[in-house]
Amino acid sequence: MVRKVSIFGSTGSIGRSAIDVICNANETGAAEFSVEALAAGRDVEGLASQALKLKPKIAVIADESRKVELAALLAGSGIEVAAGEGALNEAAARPCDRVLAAIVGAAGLGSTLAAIKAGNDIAIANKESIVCGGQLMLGEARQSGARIFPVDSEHSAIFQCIGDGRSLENLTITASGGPFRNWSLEQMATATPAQAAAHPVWSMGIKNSIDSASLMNKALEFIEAAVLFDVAADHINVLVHPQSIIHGMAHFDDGSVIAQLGCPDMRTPISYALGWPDRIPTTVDRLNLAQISNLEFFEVDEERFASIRLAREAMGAGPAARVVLNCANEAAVSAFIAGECGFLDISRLVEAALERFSSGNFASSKCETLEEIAEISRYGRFLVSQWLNNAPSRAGG
Ligand SMILES: NC(=O)C1=CN([C@@H]2O[C@H](COP(=O)(O)OP(=O)(O)OC[C@H]3O[C@@H](n4cnc5c(N)ncnc54)[C@H](OP(=O)(O)O)[C@@H]3O)[C@@H](O)[C@H]2O)C=CC1
Ligand SMILES: CC(=O)[C@@H](O)[C@H](O)COP(=O)(O)O
Ligand SMILES: [Mn+2]
Repeated sequence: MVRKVSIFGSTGSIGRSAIDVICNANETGAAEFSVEALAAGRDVEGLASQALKLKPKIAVIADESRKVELAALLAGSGIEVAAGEGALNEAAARPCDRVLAAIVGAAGLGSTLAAIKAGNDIAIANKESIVCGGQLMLGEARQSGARIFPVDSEHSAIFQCIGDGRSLENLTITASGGPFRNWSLEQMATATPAQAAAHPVWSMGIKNSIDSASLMNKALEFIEAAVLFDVAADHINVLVHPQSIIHGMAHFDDGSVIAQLGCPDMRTPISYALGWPDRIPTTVDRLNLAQISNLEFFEVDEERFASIRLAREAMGAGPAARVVLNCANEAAVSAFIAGECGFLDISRLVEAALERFSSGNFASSKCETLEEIAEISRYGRFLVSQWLNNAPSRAGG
C-alpha cells in the first residue's frame, strides 16, 4: 500500500523530520510513501532540493515574489510550481492519505482548513491553528469525514494512551521547563533570544523554542489538549518533567494512569500520525531507563511563568480570547527576536492584549469563520504593536 502524503512547512524542523521518517521507511521497505505536495514559506532553495529528492507532484512557495526562483530551480523536473495563499489552499485540497500541517503560527490555519474541507486526513503539528481555529476545524472535519491526528509530542502521547476515552478523569501534559527553568525573574529580564532559543532537550524551530522558554508553548498545548480531546480545562494538568521522557498521561477513574514514554525525538509522533493505525519503524534512539535512572516531576512556578494562568483565563473567556492570546504571543515573540522588547515583556504583552480585548467589541465573537478569526488575529497583533510603539525601548528590561 502506497501512502500518499503532503507536507506543509516541509523546510522547517517538523517538515525535515517527517521527510527523514518517509525516506527511511521507503529505503528500508518498512512502508511505502509518495509525496503529493511540498509547501514552504520563503526558503526556495530548501524547498527545491527537497522536491528534487522526493519528486512531489507540486511544490508551493507561500511568498509569491519567490515563484520565479523556485521555477528556475525546478526547471525540467516535471514538478508543478505554484505560489501564494490560493495555491497553498489548492494544493492542500488535493486528495492524499495525510496532510502534515507543519507551518508555524496561525498562518497555517487556511491551508489546513482547505485540506479538511476536501476530506483529507490531517497530521497536525501546527498548534497555533488549533488554538485559533480548533472548533472550526473539528466542525469542518465532522462534515467532510476528515480525521485529525495529533503530532505535538504530548498530544500524540495522550492519543496513544486514551483509548476510547471512557472512564477518563484527567489528562497530564509534561513540560521540560525550558532553558529558564531555574532562572530568577531578574535573570530572565535580561535573557537574549539566543539564550531563550537554546532548548535543553528538543531541537525545534525558533518560535516553538522561545515559547518553551516562556512556557507559552505549554499554555498553547493546554488549549490544544482541551480542544482535540474535548476535555474541560480543569481536568488538564501541566507537570514539569525536565527529562522529557514521559510526554503525556491519561488518568482513569479506577486510579490507573497510562503514560507514553520515549526518547525526545519528534520522528516518533510524526511517524505515528502519518502511519496510524500502523506504526512506521524509525531510527529514533531506543529508551534505556536504567541509563537515564532518574525521572523528576515538579509543579509549574506560576510566579515566574504566567503563561499557563493566561491560557486558563483565555479558556474561560471564550474562543476569541484564545485567538488574541495566540496572536499577541506571535507578535511579541517576533518583537523579542527583533530586539524590540525583553523576554519578560512577552507574557506582559499577551496579558495586556487580553485585558484590553476583554472590554472591546470583539470579546464575544464565536470565531465561527476564518474571516472572523483573521480579523481578531489582526486586532491582537495591533494591540501588541500599539504597546510597543508607545513604550520606551524595553529591550533587555
Ligand atoms: N519543532 C518541533 O519539534 C515541534 C513543532 N510543533 C509545531 O509545529 C509547527 C512547525 O514548527 P517548526 O517545524 O519547529 O517550525 P520551523 O520554524 O522550523 O518551520 C516552519 C515552517 O513553516 C513554513 N512557513 C512559515 N511561514 C509560512 C507561511 N506564511 N506560509 C507557508 N509556510 C510557512 C516555513 O517555511 P520557510 O522555511 O520557507 O520559512 C517552515 O517550512 C509549529 O506550529 C510548532 O508549534 C509542535 C511540536 C513540536
Ligand atoms: C517536541 C514538542 O512537542 C514540543 O512542543 C515540546 O513540548 C517543547 O518542549 P517544552 O516541554 O519545553 O515546551
Ligand atoms: Mn509539544
